[in-house]
Amino acid sequence: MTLLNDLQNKILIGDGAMGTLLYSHGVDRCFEELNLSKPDEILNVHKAYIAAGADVIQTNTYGANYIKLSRYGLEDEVRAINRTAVQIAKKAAAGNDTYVLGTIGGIRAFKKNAYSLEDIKRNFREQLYLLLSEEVDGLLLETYYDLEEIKTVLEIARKETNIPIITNISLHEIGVLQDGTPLHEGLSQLEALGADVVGLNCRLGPYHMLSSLEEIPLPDKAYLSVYPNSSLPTLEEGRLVYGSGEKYFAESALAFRNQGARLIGGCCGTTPLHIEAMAAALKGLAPVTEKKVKIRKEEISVTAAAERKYPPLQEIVSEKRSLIVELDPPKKLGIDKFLKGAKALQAAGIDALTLADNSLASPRISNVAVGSIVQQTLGLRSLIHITCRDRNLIGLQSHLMGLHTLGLTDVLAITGDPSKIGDFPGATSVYDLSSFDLISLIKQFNDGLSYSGKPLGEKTNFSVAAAFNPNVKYLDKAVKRLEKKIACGADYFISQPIYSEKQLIDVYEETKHLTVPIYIGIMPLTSSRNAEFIHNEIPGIILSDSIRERMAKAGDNREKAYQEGLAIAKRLIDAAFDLFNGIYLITPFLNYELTVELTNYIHKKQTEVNERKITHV
Ligand SMILES: Cc1cc2nc3c(=O)[nH]c(=O)nc-3n(C[C@H](O)[C@H](O)[C@H](O)COP(=O)(O)OP(=O)(O)OC[C@H]3O[C@@H](n4cnc5c(N)ncnc54)[C@H](O)[C@@H]3O)c2cc1C
Ligand code: MET
Ligand SMILES: [Zn+2]
Repeated sequence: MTLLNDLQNKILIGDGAMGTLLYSHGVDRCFEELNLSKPDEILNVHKAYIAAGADVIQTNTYGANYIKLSRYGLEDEVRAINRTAVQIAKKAAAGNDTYVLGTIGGIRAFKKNAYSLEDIKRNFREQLYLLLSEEVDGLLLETYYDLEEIKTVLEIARKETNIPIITNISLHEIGVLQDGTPLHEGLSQLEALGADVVGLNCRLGPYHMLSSLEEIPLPDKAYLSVYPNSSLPTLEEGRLVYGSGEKYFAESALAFRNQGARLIGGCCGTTPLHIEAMAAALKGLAPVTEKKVKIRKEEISVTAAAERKYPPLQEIVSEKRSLIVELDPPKKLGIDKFLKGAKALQAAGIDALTLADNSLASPRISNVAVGSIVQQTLGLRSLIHITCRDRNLIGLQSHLMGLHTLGLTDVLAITGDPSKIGDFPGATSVYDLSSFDLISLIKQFNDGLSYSGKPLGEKTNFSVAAAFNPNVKYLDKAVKRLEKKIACGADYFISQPIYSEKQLIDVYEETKHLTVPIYIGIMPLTSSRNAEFIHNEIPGIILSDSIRERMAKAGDNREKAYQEGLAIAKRLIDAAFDLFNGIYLITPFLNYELTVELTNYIHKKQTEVNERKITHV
């Protein structure tokens, strides 16, 4: 008999978890390495599943590939670990009519960009070759969150072998894959690429998997498989623990059978006891050949975006002079001085106040809190910076929903300074998303969809700025990043401060082909020490000798330094004026008098230009 012949008219029982079972025995290291150092322990797990009633077991090779083993310094052992794994599983299966599947686990979790398809293909081919050369009875590709990844590796495997291939994907939520593809579409695509068995494993327990299977028809050619976790996990004293509930698991197995599943096993948290209970419940039952598919209730339709309170800055700056000013939330509690500054800048006539997100990776009062106060109480538009450093994918999405709810529709999407440079160098820098990903995510919110493609119920109406750092060795490379950011959906750019007239011209020349506008950064210097700090310690920024000399001459005289800083900034504004409509002033250390004065200067200059135009007419 072969596995596929058996599946034609039988339900086959799979095995349960390997990893979490070993973990519950106290193993807290690379599970696959045990094939070499403790083969008997692995043999005993296989034997326990066979004794429990498993018709199909899987090799202990879930993470036995170059990418995953190299995390343990075991990349040179790929060959030995895979070959031994098959030998151990075959030894356990001998004389038992048990099929041995060679397992290859997915690499990408939700971070699509973490591994290129080329890396994944290379990694997969090596493991595939080893498992095939040991003559497994079938392949089990399991725990794939990324549809693109599993389709890619399935195509490789299908070309290489005729043995049965089982493809199990892991769901994002009921009936939906991570990229928003409905489950039935995902499974059909796998079937079309030649998978013999298609189904689900891991991440979710019986409840979610059953609800998902209820929505999918029986595949035309392939069979259905399901390997749920025993439950959702909880954390107990730092360890992930799954619920037991063998009886519940066995009842669920009956329901899976009614939904057409023919290969039923268990994933994380399951034990030989789960498999035993399930095998007993399914004993003597034939697979179903017909089913009624549950039609999913229509998702709540996505309503159009609410009216924006302010026109998007990219529209304003494309047409005329526009001025935005950064005034960072205070590092200490109390916002009196901050609010005074915001009011003064509003009175001076700016288009938006930009608020950094814990700039230089040091905690400040939340920019959402102060930005919301500014926008709601003063009626001044707040532009909220969002870094990828402080929030994971959950936090970022919640943050965006919160901003939308508060009517804060102007955002700047940035990677963020690394926490290493801030007040808490040991703090985690999350970076679940890159700035490119964050821009795309916000634009996806504007389409009414979350990261996974799940409808948000409403469309957001964010206008998305991206950062431009021209203070780099190769400006052309920085411009390439801008092009990529535009492709992701950036509406306009805001630049780091520029300190030389020549640089302004270079930047203009290198960026004039871009399809979105730029706000050019100008930050007044406050003292010679400030100038020396910026010149010597901020990577990429080079102040000219003459600027440093002018600031040095002012010495410790605060008033003189203030005036010099202003004069230098005005020179830069003069240089930027005809090249760029957008000017972004950065207020140093809450010294808003400086940016108020520069705002007045810009308005005066603009009025003169306008008057001159009128005279010419
Ligand atoms: C207008 C503006 C506002 C900012 N506000 C904040 C803030 O509120 N909070 C905060 O923490 N930080 C802030 N920053 C700093 C910013 O997050 C970091 O400087 C970041 O490294 C550069 O901007 P980004 O996030 O868009 O980087 P990205 O373009 O996403 O670049 C990320 C990383 O890629 C690398 N890189 C980028 N360009 C190049 C290049 N040309 N060549 C080689 N490598 C490159 C760098 O390592 C860089 O850090 C701001 C920067 C700007 C310009
Ligand atoms: N089947 C493998 C195991 O049980 C993979 C589980 S999903 C992380 O260890
Ligand atoms: Zn699992």
